[in-house]
Amino acid sequence: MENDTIAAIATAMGESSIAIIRVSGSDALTCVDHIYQGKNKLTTVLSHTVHYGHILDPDTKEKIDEVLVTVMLAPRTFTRENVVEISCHGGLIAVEQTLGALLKTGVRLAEPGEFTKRAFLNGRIDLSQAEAVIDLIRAKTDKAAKVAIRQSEGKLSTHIRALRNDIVETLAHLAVNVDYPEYDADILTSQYVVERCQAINQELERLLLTARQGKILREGIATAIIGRPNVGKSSLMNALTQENKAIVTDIPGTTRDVIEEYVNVRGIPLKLLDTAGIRETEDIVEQIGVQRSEEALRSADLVLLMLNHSEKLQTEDIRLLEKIKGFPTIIVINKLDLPKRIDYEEIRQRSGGKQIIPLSVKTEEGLSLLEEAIKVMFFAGQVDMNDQTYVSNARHIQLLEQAKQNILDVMSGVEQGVPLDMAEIDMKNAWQALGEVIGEAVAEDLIDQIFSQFCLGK
Ligand SMILES: Nc1nc2c(c(=O)[nH]1)N(C=O)[C@@H](CNc1ccc(C(=O)N[C@@H](CCC(=O)O)C(=O)O)cc1)CN2
Ligand SMILES: Nc1nc2c(ncn2[C@@H]2O[C@H](COP(=O)(O)OP(=O)(O)OP(=O)(O)O)[C@@H](O)[C@H]2O)c(=O)[nH]1
Ligand SMILES: [Mg+2]
Repeated sequence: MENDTIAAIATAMGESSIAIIRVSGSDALTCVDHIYQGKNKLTTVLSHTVHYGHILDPDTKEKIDEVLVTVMLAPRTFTRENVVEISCHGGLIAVEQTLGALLKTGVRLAEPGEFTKRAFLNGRIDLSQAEAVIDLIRAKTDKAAKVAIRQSEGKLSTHIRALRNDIVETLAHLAVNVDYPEYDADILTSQYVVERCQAINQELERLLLTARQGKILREGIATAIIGRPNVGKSSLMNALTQENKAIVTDIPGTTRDVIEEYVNVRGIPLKLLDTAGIRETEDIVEQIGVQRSEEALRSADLVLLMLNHSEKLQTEDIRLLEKIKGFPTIIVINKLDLPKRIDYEEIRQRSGGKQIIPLSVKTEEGLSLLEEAIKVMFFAGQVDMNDQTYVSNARHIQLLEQAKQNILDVMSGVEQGVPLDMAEIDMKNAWQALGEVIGEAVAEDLIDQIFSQFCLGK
C-alpha cells in the first residue's frame, strides 16, 4: 500500500541522549494516541506543536518511556502526510520498545528511504532533490555537503527545467512546420532549430563540465601517497590529517596496508591513501601490502610520489618514476632538513618534468607549498561555490550525456536536410532524458532502486 502509516527510528542506533521515531501517514495521530499518554489526545492538538507525556505498552499498559511528541499535520510536513515524531531517551531498549508498541497499533515498519520517497511521490521534492538527501547523509566533507544542500534546494532542477522549456519551445516551432508544411518555412525553421540547439548544447556541456568537480567534491580526490619504505609517507599522512593515525617508525616496511583518511586541504576534499612502501620483499604480509599500494596507485586521481632528499635515487625510486608517467603526480621530496644527496635534475628528466615540491614533514618546511600545489592542480585557481551547480550523480551525468547526444543528432540531421519530423523525435528524446533527472516519467523500479539506497528512517 502506498499510503498506509509507516514508522522507523530516524536516529543512529547506539547510546545517545535522545532518539527519534518518525511516524507518517493519515493514521499517524490515532496510532500514536494508542500508546501515548499526556494532557491531550494528539488528534485534538494544533499542528506543529510539541507535547510531553509517556509511552505505554498498549497490551500491558506498562510505562516504556518518558517522551516529547511533535505533531505536524498534512500537508506542511516532510512527507506531506500527517507526521508524528516521538523523541525517546536514547539507547537501544526504550526506542526498540516504543517502536514495538507502535507496530502493535497497525503501523508498518518503513522501508529504507520510504519517508523521502513519499515526499517525492507526494510532489514535495523532485527526484534529483531526493537523491541529494542521500548525498547529504553520505557527505564526507564540508564542500560535498554544500553541493548536496544546494541540489536538495532544487538548484539543479531549476537548470533542468529551463532546458526542458527551451526544448519544448523548439519543438513547438518544429511542430508547426511538420503539421503545416504548406507554409514553406523550412529554411527559416532549420536555422532557428540549429541556433536553439547550439544554446541548449552549450548549457548541457557546461553542466557536464561541473560533473568532474562535483565527483571530487563528493568523494574527495583519491590521493595515493607512494614511495619506497621509510621515506616518510605515513608521516605526511599524519601531518596533513593532523592526527597520528598512521604508525610511523624508522623501520622500513612499517605500513602494511593502505590506510584511508578524509582531509580538507585548502577546501579541497582529499581521500588520502597512505600505502605500504614499495620494494621487493620476501615478507608475505608486506608483499600483499605492496600489491595493494600498486592498486591504490592505479585507482588514484592524484599521486604524491615521495622521495628522500638525503639519499641518492635508488632502483625502486626510478621504477616508481617510470610508473607514474601518465598519472597526475606531484613529486614530494621529503627530509629537506637532512643533507642533500638526491639529484633534482635527474628527477626532472626521469619524470618528464613533473612538479617537484621539496619539503620536510619533520620541520613542516614546504608543507604549505604542497597544499597549494594540490589546490592549484585541481581547480586552477579559485573554487567558486556560490553560483555553481555541480552535477555529481552518475545517473544524472548519464542522462545529460544522452540528452546532449540527442541534441547533436538534431543539429547534424537538420544540417544534412533530413525531414524535420526526424529531428522532432531526437528532440523529444532529449526532453525525455532530462525529465528523468528530475523524476518525470521514470519507471517505478528505478524509483524503488534509488530510494532503497537510503538508510532506514530517512
Ligand atoms: N525532527 C526532525 N528534524 C529534521 C528533519 C525531520 O524530518 N525531523 N528533517 C528531515 O529530513 C530535516 C529537515 N528537513 C525538513 C524538510 C521539510 C520539512 C517540511 O515539513 N516541509 C513542509 C513544510 C514547510 C513549512 O512549514 O514551511 C513543506 O515543504 O511543505 C520538514 C523538515 C532535518 N531535521
Ligand atoms: N629527518 C626527517 N625524518 C623524517 C621526516 N619525515 C619522516 N621522517 C622519519 O622517517 C622515518 C620513516 O617515516 P614513515 O612515515 O614511517 O615512513 P613511511 O614512508 O611511511 O615508511 P613505510 O611505512 O615503512 O613504507 C620515521 O622515523 C620518521 O620520523 C623528515 O621530514 N625529516
Ligand atoms: Mg608508512
